[in-house]
Amino acid sequence: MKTVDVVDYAVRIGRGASDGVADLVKGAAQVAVIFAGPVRAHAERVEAALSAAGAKVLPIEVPDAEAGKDVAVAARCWDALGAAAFTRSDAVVGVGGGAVTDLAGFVAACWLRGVRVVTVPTSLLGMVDAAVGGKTGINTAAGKNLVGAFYPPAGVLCDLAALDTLGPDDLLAGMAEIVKCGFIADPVILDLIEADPAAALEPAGPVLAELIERSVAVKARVVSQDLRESGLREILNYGHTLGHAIERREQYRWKHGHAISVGLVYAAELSRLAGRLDPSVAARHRAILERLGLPTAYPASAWPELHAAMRVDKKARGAMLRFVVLDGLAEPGTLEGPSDDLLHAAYAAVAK
Ligand SMILES: NC(=O)c1ccc[n+]([C@@H]2O[C@H](COP(=O)([O-])OP(=O)(O)OC[C@H]3O[C@@H](n4cnc5c(N)ncnc54)[C@H](O)[C@@H]3O)[C@@H](O)[C@H]2O)c1
Ligand SMILES: O=C(O)C(=O)C[C@@H](O)[C@H](O)[C@H](O)COP(=O)(O)O
Ligand SMILES: [Zn+2]
Repeated sequence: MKTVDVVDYAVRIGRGASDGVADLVKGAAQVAVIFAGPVRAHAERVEAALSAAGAKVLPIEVPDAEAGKDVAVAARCWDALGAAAFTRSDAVVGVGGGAVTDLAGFVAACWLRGVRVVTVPTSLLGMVDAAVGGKTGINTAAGKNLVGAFYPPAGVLCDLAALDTLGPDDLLAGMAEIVKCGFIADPVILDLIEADPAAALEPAGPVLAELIERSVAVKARVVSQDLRESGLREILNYGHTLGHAIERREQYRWKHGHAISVGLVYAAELSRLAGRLDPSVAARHRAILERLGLPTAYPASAWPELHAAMRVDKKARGAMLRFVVLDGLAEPGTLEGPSDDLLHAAYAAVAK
């Protein structure tokens, strides 16, 4: 079992990590377990560990994937906590992909203005990104993650055994955030994937385990210094300005990681056209994502809609769009107020 520390909580990574859940909710008489249908078996394993430790378990099943990141679903969770007379000594555990852990964190952040939450990510993306770092939230009609709270978990349990049941498309989605970590902070990640993409995608293999540990370490380093995204944390948003716009245009039917894959190619091209990034590093983005089998293109005709959707990005300041760009490998920076012409020109790199 590996442990990565994030300020005052730990991310435990290894097969069987979720069996340690009871230690993280000590003192809670009741524990709500928020999960979605496809991970019922994983949630039941967590529930069994909690029951064995003497906690009363309140299972709350929510709609799967992005359908769960909805204010009506959050309200149903709060009603369930209310009906169970949940107090400040009780705790919430989110078991599932990033959508469920984002929702569970938000529910916990708001109930009684904050009760303990433990995240048990079961998707690759959840392990390397969503469940770590304390960004919680839901979507609204205007866009992705527009309502939420910075609310760190009491602990994160990345049980690598969960990856055995994850579908190949969701494995790939998680790989997009791993590639992001490679470009912004840890190029060894890129070397490992390029050396053997198939090994990187082997759910129980040693390469994926190392990629997970490295990506969690990147995220931990960043959020430990800047939980509330007053500066440094923005680098974790590399590829997300266009990526979130694609998700919204697709009405959240595209996987987050797939949209981010296109967004990474776009952000790299923007960096290159702004004269900030060497063309070979920009080209490396498309090459590695395509070797993994991730999408790198999107319809040319979508540009006006995507351009408009990017205006609600949280990094924007007034009318000025701001992008995370690269000045080199592991050298992230920001690009403030690029012209519409530059933004459109960069889109040519992904337009099909
Ligand atoms: N809070 C953050 O910092 C942060 C970071 C990155 C992404 N996110 C958010 O995370 C979400 C994406 O997360 P995701 O890629 O995990 O998608 P997801 O939560 O939609 O999960 C994808 C699918 O995989 C299923 N699944 C999860 N684990 C499984 C397992 N072990 N076996 C079988 N099926 C399993 C889910 O039920 C779902 O159907 C997005 O909403 C994104 O905005 C948040
Ligand atoms: O943790 C962060 O900070 C990130 O930006 C990580 C992203 O991968 C993640 O998708 C996050 O939810 C996006 O945040 P948002 O603030 O742009 O909604
Ligand atoms: Zn993301």
